[in-house]
Amino acid sequence: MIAILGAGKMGEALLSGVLRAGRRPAELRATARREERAALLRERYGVETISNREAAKTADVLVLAVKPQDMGALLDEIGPHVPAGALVVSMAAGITTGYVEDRLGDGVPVVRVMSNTPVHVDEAMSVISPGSHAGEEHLKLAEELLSPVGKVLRIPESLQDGATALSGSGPAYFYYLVEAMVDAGILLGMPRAAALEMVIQSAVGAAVMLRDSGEHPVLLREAVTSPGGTTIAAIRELEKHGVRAAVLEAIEAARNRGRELAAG
Ligand SMILES: NC(=O)C1=CN([C@@H]2O[C@H](COP(=O)(O)OP(=O)(O)OC[C@H]3O[C@@H](n4cnc5c(N)ncnc54)[C@H](OP(=O)(O)O)[C@@H]3O)[C@@H](O)[C@H]2O)C=CC1
Ligand SMILES: O=C(O)[C@@H]1CCC=N1
Repeated sequence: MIAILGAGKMGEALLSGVLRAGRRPAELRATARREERAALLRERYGVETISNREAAKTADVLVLAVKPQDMGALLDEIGPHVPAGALVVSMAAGITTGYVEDRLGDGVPVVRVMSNTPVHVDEAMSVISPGSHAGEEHLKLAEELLSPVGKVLRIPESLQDGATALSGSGPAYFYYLVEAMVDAGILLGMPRAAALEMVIQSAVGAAVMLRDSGEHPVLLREAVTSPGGTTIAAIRELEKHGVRAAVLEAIEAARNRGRELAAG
């Protein structure tokens, strides 16, 4: 049985993805801090909601999906009850496997995951790293759980904060760019709905080409950039305003914030 502890945005998205992938509601449990939230999960997904302690005692896989700031309290609550045979999967930014292991009994396997919100459409990027008691079988279990909702990549834990900054937060950067481009459309006199449609379809088209063409992004961009044309006029402005450097610094700042979350 799989229990999702703290089924908020990410936990609920994973719960619904796992159900879409064919698991039965009876194979799943969810926990929530508020009864109103628990009732919504029961009604929406037909899953039983239980206490954290009961989940800790009975689940084969415990998915911890609370905010990093709530992880200490959750682990204090469940720590004494998780058997060594269960697998603990932590989805929180910044929280190390060592932090989780220190609050559980000896030998409990922990896998750290950083996923992202496209879990909702089975297009997530999930990166996983084993803790010190997790072996191949535990990584495989985590992959089985996450692969129905997108891609899964194994990385060393030392890169997890970087992955959080790159792919965990990644969708937000694309949405931000879309917002800015729609504003540009408004500046040029487009109706907002038309601007939004143009930008979203350009983003979808570009994303599918990036994924399916096998071409490097530089070549794809060069193919759009005609000599003496319009695109290069825009690229000159982006370079002049240091957009590439801003992206590097932004993602480094996100990585550093992840490290701060780990420190508590
Ligand atoms: N949002 C994102 O894009 C991503 C988030 N993450 C990570 O996923 C985790 C969850 O984030 P997100 O889903 O956005 O956050 P949410 O706040 O939406 O979800 C967390 C849920 O946990 C509940 N909760 C807190 N403490 C407890 C407890 N002790 N027992 C039961 N339930 C509890 C909260 O209850 P209440 O509703 O009362 O607050 C909330 O519903 C975070 O650690 C984050 O770092 C990872 C990748 C992407
Ligand atoms: O902003 C955050 O902290 C979380 C982690 C990755 C995406 N959202």
